[in-house]
Amino acid sequence: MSAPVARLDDVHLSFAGVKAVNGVSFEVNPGELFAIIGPNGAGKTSLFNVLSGVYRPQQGSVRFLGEDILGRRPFRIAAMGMARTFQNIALFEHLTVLDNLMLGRHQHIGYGAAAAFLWRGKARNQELEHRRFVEEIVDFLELEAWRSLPVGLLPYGVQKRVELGRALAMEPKLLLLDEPVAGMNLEETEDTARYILDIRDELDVPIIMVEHDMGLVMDLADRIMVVDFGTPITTGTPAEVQQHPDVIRAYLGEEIGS
Ligand SMILES: Nc1ncnc2c1ncn2[C@@H]1O[C@H](COP(=O)(O)OP(=O)(O)OP(=O)(O)O)[C@@H](O)[C@H]1O
Repeated sequence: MSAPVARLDDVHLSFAGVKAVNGVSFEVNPGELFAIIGPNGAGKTSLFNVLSGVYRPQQGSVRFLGEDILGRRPFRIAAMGMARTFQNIALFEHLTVLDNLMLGRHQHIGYGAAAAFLWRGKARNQELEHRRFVEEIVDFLELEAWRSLPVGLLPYGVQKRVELGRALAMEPKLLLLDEPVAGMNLEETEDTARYILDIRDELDVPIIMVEHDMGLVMDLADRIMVVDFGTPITTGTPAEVQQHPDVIRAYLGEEIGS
């Protein structure tokens, strides 16, 4: 089997006595859609922050693409190819869809300010190439109708799609999705589910997804890790996880797999 894309080993992270992450280990394999679920405050977002370099755990190891990334700055990890979407939309509202997507390309832009100003040679060719790439994302996420509109004017579900597009514009080698369907209606949720599967299957980008929508997680994920109070309860396929007695206990009252 090929090497994991990302791997956490025995990671511990505390905030002034609160154990946000308590001995978490998992790996994400090429082509895999790995989900992390757990009640509010279970430590899911903290795990994303550990992976992307925002938080430095007190103990444990974090590897991405075979490299030890513990202590590496978030922008360096992003430049290695780890892209992320957030629970709350983080876009430039006054810029158009295309311009927001172009911003996702910035770390692939290899020309200096002077060349860009003079609009010559390398700068011009690269700019055209980036525009072509962004147009492919517009097609892929079916954003044509909105491409030239300021993002702030768009419906919520479309804004979330633009955020997904901006992450894809980075040509990620791993995509972290933090509650990708939070606040969406049924139709938007179904559309997003389709895009997520297409990202895994057509673009071949491995994904780690934190999500509260249990039906979506059970439908989409290849494997799921369940955490509670920072501690991993179990990791397995949706079928395995749903039958785990501790998971049923932790989710008592919620319909797993509904
Ligand atoms: N920067 C911080 N300072 C102090 N405590 C924090 C910080 N970030 C997270 N925590 C605490 O760590 C624990 C885990 O929080 P985290 O946000 O990771 O959970 P979560 O599973 O993502 O929750 P939710 O589902 O509500 O988003 C919580 O008790 C939280 O209060």
